[in-house]
Amino acid sequence: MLSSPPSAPGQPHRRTEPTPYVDLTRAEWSALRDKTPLPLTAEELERLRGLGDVIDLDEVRDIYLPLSRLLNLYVNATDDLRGSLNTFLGEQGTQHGTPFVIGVAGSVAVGKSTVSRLLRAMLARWPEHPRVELVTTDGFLLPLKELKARGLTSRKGFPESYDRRALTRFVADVKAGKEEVTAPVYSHLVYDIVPDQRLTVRRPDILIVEGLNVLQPALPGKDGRTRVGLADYFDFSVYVDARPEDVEGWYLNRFKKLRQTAFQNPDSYFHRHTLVSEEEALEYARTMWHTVNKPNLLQNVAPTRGRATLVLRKGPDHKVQRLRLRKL
Ligand SMILES: Nc1ncnc2c1ncn2[C@@H]1O[C@H](COP(=O)(O)OP(=O)(O)OP(=O)(O)O)[C@@H](O)[C@H]1O
Ligand SMILES: CC(C)(CO)[C@@H](O)C(=O)NCCC(=O)O
Repeated sequence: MLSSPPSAPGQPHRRTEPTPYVDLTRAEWSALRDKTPLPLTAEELERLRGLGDVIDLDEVRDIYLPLSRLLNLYVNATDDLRGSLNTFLGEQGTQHGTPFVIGVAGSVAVGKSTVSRLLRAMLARWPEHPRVELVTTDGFLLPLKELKARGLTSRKGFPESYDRRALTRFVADVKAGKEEVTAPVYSHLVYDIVPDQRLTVRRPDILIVEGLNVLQPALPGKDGRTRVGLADYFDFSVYVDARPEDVEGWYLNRFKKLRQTAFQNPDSYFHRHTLVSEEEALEYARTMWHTVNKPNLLQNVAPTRGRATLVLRKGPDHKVQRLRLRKL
């Protein structure tokens, strides 16, 4: 279903009738970097590499540099619009702006965290918005104890495994312009919420909210009425897209790497996978992919792709091949 949507981004046969999107090939998009007034210096590229991610530097220049420019244009245009709104509202006008909120959605292991960390570093280079914060929806997963009590341990990442109300409230509070908003913290090491720890967001210029579920609509309330969802507070959203077969490969590769690094820690929830053969450990990871993460991708995550402002479609090597941007 993901490989051939009715009008996938940048399909070779361009449709003649108009669609609500602009489809661009990698080459068309990367040519836009010449219009980006803030090119990266060699030193900055080195610093981005220092984030610890295995990002190809051509990818940073060709894809993420134009993307940071596009987002910069959106932030500036939103500021202008806010000025007009304040003029319209007169004395009722808001004093200050609220953070510009960007949602980053996509499958487990598609590279959301990597894209988000990179965007955070690149957006912070623009003088208009140096303060960029990043929050993942992992912090809003229900604690393991609660997941167990609700019979949801093998539904981690599915919509019902999150405290969606708290997540929406968090984004609403940021968008309301509250001075200080806090979120719970999740630890991949212990595979659970860390008690008594909170992450604090203090009116950044930009907030990036990253998670599988950020574009999912809110569940109807008990009275059956539609409610406001967190995506209703986004100023821009990115869906990171790839073939499920490729994402499975990335998931397994990451598991292999983690087995040699983070899982070695005896406190790691997954430490037991370092005590068996690699093949046996990978068998477990394959089962997790096929019984949890892939069904979640197909049932809950992929259907939200059409709601994104921008779709980045990756090829098997993680390189973005096509892009689809919503028209205004
Ligand atoms: N641009 C890239 N180039 C090469 N490897 C990448 C790239 N982006 C991500 N990866 C690799 O793919 C794997 C998944 O990436 P990442 O952890 O960012 O995914 P995620 O979508 O945030 O996953 P999760 O939802 O499980 O947190 C990692 O092993 C990461 O190193
Ligand atoms: C925490 C989530 C849900 C999302 O990041 C994911 O990493 C996860 O734990 N999924 C559950 C199945 C698995 O361990 O892959």
